[in-house]
Amino acid sequence: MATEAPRLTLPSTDSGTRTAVRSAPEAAACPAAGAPGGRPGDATVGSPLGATTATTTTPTATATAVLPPELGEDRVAAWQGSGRQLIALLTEARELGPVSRFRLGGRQTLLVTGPEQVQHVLAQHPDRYVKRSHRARPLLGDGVVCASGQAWKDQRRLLQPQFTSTGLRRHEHRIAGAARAAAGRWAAKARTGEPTDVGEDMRLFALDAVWRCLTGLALDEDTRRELASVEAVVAALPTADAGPEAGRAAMAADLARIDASAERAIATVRGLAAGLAAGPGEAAGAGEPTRPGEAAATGETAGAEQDGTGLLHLLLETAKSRPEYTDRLIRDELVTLLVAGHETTAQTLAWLFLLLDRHPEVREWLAAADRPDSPVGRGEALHALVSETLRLYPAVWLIPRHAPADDVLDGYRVEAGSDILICPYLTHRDPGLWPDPERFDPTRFLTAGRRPVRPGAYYPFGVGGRACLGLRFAMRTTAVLLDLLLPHYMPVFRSTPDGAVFGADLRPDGPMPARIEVRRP
Ligand code: HEM
Repeated sequence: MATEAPRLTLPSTDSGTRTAVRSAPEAAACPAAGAPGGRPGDATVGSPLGATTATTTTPTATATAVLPPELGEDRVAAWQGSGRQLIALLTEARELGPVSRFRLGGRQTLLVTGPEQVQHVLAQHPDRYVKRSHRARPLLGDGVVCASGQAWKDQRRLLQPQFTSTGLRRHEHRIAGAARAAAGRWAAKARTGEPTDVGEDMRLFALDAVWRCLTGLALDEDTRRELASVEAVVAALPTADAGPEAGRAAMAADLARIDASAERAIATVRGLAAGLAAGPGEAAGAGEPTRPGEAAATGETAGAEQDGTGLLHLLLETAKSRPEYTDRLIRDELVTLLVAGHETTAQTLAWLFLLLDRHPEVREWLAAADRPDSPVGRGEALHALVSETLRLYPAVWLIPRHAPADDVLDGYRVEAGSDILICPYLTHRDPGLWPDPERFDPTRFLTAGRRPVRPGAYYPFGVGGRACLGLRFAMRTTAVLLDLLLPHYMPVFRSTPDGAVFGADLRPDGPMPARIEVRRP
């Protein structure tokens, strides 16, 4: 049953001013230039200056460059009248080439899908293509996703070490704990035959995993209920400004619930830290707000994991020497990581189970990876499975930027004030980059020789300095969960959603009711 998605509206304020274009000789070092795997003539599709992927922007170049091919206003009006989702318009614009343009809400909007052009915008010239005031700011505040300039650099520098392979080792037991809890819930449902919703199950797992790592606390039932509001807020954000009064009030109430959870976690971790500092004997009293021993929302006993030494602890320690880390910024950072981390991971897992349901041959291929004589190990197979799911269904399907000044992109003029939409969903399904792109085939990602090597052809986690901070975390949590679930259980769906909602993220457009079946070897 297809539901009409909230249309992703574009930002409405324009902070851009027309300024002289700076020279950027460093662009000549474009890593995409001469990259293997390029299709002949690809970079020249519709490009007036030929393969100008490594652009050195000079005032002359800007003056002589022409605007990208335009999707006519009649096509945009036809789309607006049709009630179809934004992806329908973008798919039409993509036909014009790797860079195209159209006017939306009176604004010049460029769609960028070509690999070299994506690199140009996201990796090579983040100074020319900036994040504009973020739609999600009411939810995320000044957290690292919305921050800019020096504040962003400082915030990212503080968090980065937590998300490296080494940093993640500190959280491995928490990820494993969340995965065990999820497997336990499926084991119980397989035993009793109780129906479940796979989308909801994946959301609970992803939330639990990220909450444990961020706070060092188990996810209690109150927190789980309050954080369910995140989904409502994320869904409401794209249309929040234009929506009715009642919608805005509901969103304010949801935001208050999320704040309550964050504030409680901050108080708890602070209390635990004070208790720990005072000595192990006093720690239990300081942990009072965590309600030690209370059954967690995940069906486990909470006590064992209530040490409060997650990432939030680091933020609170940092606040002692850096006054900019106020309780508000700590709340923003916590909620930012929670939101950025859990819906994306949950949607990826939901798509993965839908794809497995539709592709028995892939299920067989996965099972074969467990045999001793298999040339592919289970770990490698799972990695390929997740990678291919993210190719077809990148949870962040649209990456917006804004050009405050003129630029030249692939020989085309980018006018100051333009909005830029970068669409991994369309790049990932470009037949020039991906043979038989609509086919679900995890083996594409198996061997180095067959892996897409062309930079900018595959970017479910973004590219450049603002690429996903949680890439390793996401890949690790999904791998740990799938490693526990797939050999033993498989959901048998009662019905599956037909389509996708291209909203603030990319999700199946309906519930995913199923019963859990135990797999026989
Ligand atoms: C499958 C799961 C995920 C996907 C597909 C995904 C995708 C992305 C993408 C495409 C971006 C770049 C957006 C842009 O350039 O504007 C991004 C940024 C970000 N992601 Fe993820 N993400 C995932 C999981 C996570 C997790 C688990 C976390 C943290 C726990 C996380 C934290 C962040 C943060 C903080 C940023 C902003 C980085 C910055 O601006 O410096 N993400 N993500």
